[in-house]
Amino acid sequence: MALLPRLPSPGFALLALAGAGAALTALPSSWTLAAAFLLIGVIGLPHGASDTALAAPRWRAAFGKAGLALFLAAYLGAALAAYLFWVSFPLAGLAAFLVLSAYHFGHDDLPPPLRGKSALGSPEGWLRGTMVLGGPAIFYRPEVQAIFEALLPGAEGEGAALLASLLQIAGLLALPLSLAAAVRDRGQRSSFLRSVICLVPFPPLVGFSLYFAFVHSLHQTAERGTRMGAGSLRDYLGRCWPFVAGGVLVMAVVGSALVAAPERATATLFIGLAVLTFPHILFGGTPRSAPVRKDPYPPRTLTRLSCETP
Ligand SMILES: CC1=C(/C=C/C(C)=C/C=C/C(C)=C/C=O)C(C)(C)CCC1
Repeated sequence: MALLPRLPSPGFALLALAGAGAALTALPSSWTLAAAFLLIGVIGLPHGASDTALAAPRWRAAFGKAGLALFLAAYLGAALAAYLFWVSFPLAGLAAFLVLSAYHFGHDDLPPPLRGKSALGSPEGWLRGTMVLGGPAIFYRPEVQAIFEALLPGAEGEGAALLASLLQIAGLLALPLSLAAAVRDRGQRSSFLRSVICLVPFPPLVGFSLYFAFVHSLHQTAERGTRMGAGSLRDYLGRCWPFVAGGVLVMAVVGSALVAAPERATATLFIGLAVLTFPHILFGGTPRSAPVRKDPYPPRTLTRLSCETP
């Protein structure tokens, strides 16, 4: 049974994303920010909540009874380290976050055979991730720079223009190259088209939150559910409920920080995301060695999964 409902057709998904992008862009900016927060939090949260359920068996196998406690300590320690690094070295922290995120999105969005076997991933994965992060800067370079300036206090803000330009160049190079890869390889096509329709035409916050919710997170929730052997979304959420609950708590904290200091909203949203996602990228990533199907992304489905239940 599919974990998430199937869509009528791939074309429907593209139209729905384009419609949602246009609607969110037309909203007043505080509403766009609230929508981005909800999309990232509500639809994005469940995919990260399974990090522990997926990793704990490996940690238990390696460290016995202490495995779960060690995993949680490492996970929270990584979140704290990400926060401390970001506040001490904001520019280096942001640059590192962008590189790690390119790795994470690019590899997790591709069919498993294209993810590479080594920890460094594959050229296809890096190309796709570079397209995901560089895409918004192609037409919205000033907006991307403004977001970076909001993330970088004081003198570090001067690095925002350089980072935005580098992302724009990276996007301009990666878009045609990933298009060529998607034309060559049918398995990459639908996630490529969905990513482009979100990330290239719409302003960065709208595009990124749509991509993050409806391309990256939904697909990862479905893939992870299958790896865990969950039969339905309810079953999946039930197996990771303490972490869903923890995530809701973090959302409540970030949400109240957004309301209390709306002028710092973008910084709060992205710094919160960076702190949460560093351990997710480090410890929650999809194991490269998991068994896979031959044709993991049949074109008519959003949720047919890319791996067999182990
Ligand atoms: C700040 C910023 C961007 C980057 C966001 C990133 C890098 C988010 C990463 C989230 C992760 C890794 C979540 C994992 O589950 C964009 C999109 C370039 C647009 C401009 C502003």
